[in-house]
Amino acid sequence: MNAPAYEALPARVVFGAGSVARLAEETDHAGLRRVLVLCTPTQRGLAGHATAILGERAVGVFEQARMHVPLATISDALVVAAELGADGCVAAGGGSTIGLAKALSLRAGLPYVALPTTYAGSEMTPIWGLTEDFRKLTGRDRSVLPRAVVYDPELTATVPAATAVTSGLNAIAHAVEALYAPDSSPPIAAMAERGIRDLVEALPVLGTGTPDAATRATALQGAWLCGTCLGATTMGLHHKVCHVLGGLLDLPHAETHAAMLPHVAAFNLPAAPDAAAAVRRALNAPDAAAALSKLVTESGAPSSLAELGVRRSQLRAVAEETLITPYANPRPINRQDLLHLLEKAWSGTPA
Ligand SMILES: NC(=O)C1=CN([C@@H]2O[C@H](COP(=O)(O)OP(=O)(O)OC[C@H]3O[C@@H](n4cnc5c(N)ncnc54)[C@H](O)[C@@H]3O)[C@@H](O)[C@H]2O)C=CC1
Ligand SMILES: O=C(O)/C=C\C(=O)CC(=O)O
Repeated sequence: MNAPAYEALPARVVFGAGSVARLAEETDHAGLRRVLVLCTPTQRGLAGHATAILGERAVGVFEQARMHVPLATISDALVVAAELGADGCVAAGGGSTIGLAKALSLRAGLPYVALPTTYAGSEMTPIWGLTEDFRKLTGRDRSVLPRAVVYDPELTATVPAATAVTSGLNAIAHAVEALYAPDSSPPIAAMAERGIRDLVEALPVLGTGTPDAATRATALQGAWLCGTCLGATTMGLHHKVCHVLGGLLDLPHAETHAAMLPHVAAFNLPAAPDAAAAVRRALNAPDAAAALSKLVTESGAPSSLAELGVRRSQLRAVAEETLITPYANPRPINRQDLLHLLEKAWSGTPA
């Protein structure tokens, strides 16, 4: 028997409205004395808020986090961290900012506390990613897990509706792939189903752009659960294709997940009946892939690769790159099937 082991990952999580006030306590608990606050250029306001809470613990702000964590950004941040003598970071933002914190942790051993502001779920995973020469490199290392995660639904009140929705769909994709991963397990299946249900419930309200506090808390709980599922399992075809599209064509990450998910689900779920049943239950629908298609369209997320600027002529290169180092998948896929799947995702044909 070759059953995979389930290994729970260490996580310290503070969850609740107003919990950003705990930030200084959490950095102290993590043993950090000189903290560099990381953010994107659009989240300077939040970085300022975090700096005020941290007081003299904050030694500076690096506000150049960007999607797919380019190598150049990591190098710039490392220089700033060294100049300021930082002994750790606070990642104040979505998956891009948390991704930068992970890279600094990996490269320079800088621990960090995460203050997530989207629903992407990266803070719960030991997965790091960076881009170099149009290739997205990913890996797993427990050292990139945050020392603490502070989930404050008040911080997600300002997320643009499109980012809220697509990051939530990104999280749903984590759970869908965790359900059919070779190392899935009963606790992961339970968390995945619940995480999908939470996000499916929240998504239509997030799409309005003015979600209430209860909906934001439900979505953040879903992100926590779905991120935990991704962190504990092996990624499959869906994540692989999205990483290739992100690296090769510099596509926006969460939007790419939104456009691809129904199509990969339609291909994979027939080969994974237990996973399919869990997704159907979570969506309360008889056809999981069709329900995911409807969810993407109705929540206003991009539903085709063409909409994201991909040219049809680029699909072959995407397929080739995907097949070079494939991720584990419940259903084997050959070049022809993959091109067919990509064609459907490109045109946005309902799954
Ligand atoms: N390693 C992992 O386990 C995972 C990594 N990721 C990575 O995360 C990245 C995508 O992260 P996302 O969270 O989808 O988007 P993001 O972090 O790129 O944010 C998108 C935009 O929204 C802004 N924003 C975020 N939260 C905001 C808020 N509360 N108020 C106002 N503006 C806000 C950001 O500043 C940014 O301009 C990708 O690079 C992806 O690779 C995503 C999921 C899992
Ligand atoms: O595709 C995802 O959502 C999961 C993992 C990554 O994005 C890897 C990364 O951090 O770049």
